[in-house]
Amino acid sequence: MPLPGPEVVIATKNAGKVKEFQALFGERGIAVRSLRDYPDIPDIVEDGETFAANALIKARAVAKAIGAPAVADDSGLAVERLNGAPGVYSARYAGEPADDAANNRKLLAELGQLGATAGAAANPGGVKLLSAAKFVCAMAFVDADGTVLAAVEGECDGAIAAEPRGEHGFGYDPLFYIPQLGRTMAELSMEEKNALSHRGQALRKLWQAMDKQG
Ligand SMILES: O=P(O)(O)OP(=O)(O)OP(=O)(O)OC[C@H]1O[C@@H](n2cnc3c(O)ncnc32)[C@H](O)[C@@H]1O
Ligand SMILES: [Mg+2]
Repeated sequence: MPLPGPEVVIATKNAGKVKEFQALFGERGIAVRSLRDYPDIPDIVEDGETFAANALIKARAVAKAIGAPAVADDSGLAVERLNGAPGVYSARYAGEPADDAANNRKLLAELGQLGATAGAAANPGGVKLLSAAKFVCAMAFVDADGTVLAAVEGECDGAIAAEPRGEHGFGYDPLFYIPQLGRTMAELSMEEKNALSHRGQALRKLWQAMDKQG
């Protein structure tokens, strides 16, 4: 089966994801290209009902457009006290066009309405937490003809903090608190984030799947 690289194309426009993929694939000496290098590929409609379905939609659209294998990442935040929302709607939670700051404000507004905090007992740092939550990342690697070469999912458990902290990362990272570390995802270096994030987990599973298939 075609292993990715010396170069791999990731079906994403998200600059934060691209940086993380560059660091992760860089560990294997593989260079990363993204939709930012292919501005002529039209916007892809992510209308799947699951992260996995959307990852496949993006990977197949790009593989077809470039005539080569492609990897895609569909990810988001599932908040316990919001019954798993924003989930597959994470990017457009506060409407379109997608806006990280607006999404974070909406998340705090929705959770603020629920009042009481949860999970404080499991939080040695004493940070006010609003709900348990997890990041989910579905990743698909498809051949030029759309055949699925590997499809995996990674998760990262945490909680939603009442106030944003940290300048690193992107998206919901400033509100995603990791109790064991006493820091938000946005307070981690990229290396620290990749070591435990949903994306890092998914990519390591993808490599395992491909290494096994040889
Ligand atoms: O579809 P592409 O082009 O890959 O880029 P996107 O930003 O639209 O990505 P998704 O459709 O997968 O939507 C993911 C949403 O979840 C957020 N998200 C995903 N991974 C994240 C992470 O590691 N840290 C913080 N937020 C994340 C991200 O900010 C988006 O709002
Ligand atoms: Mg998207």
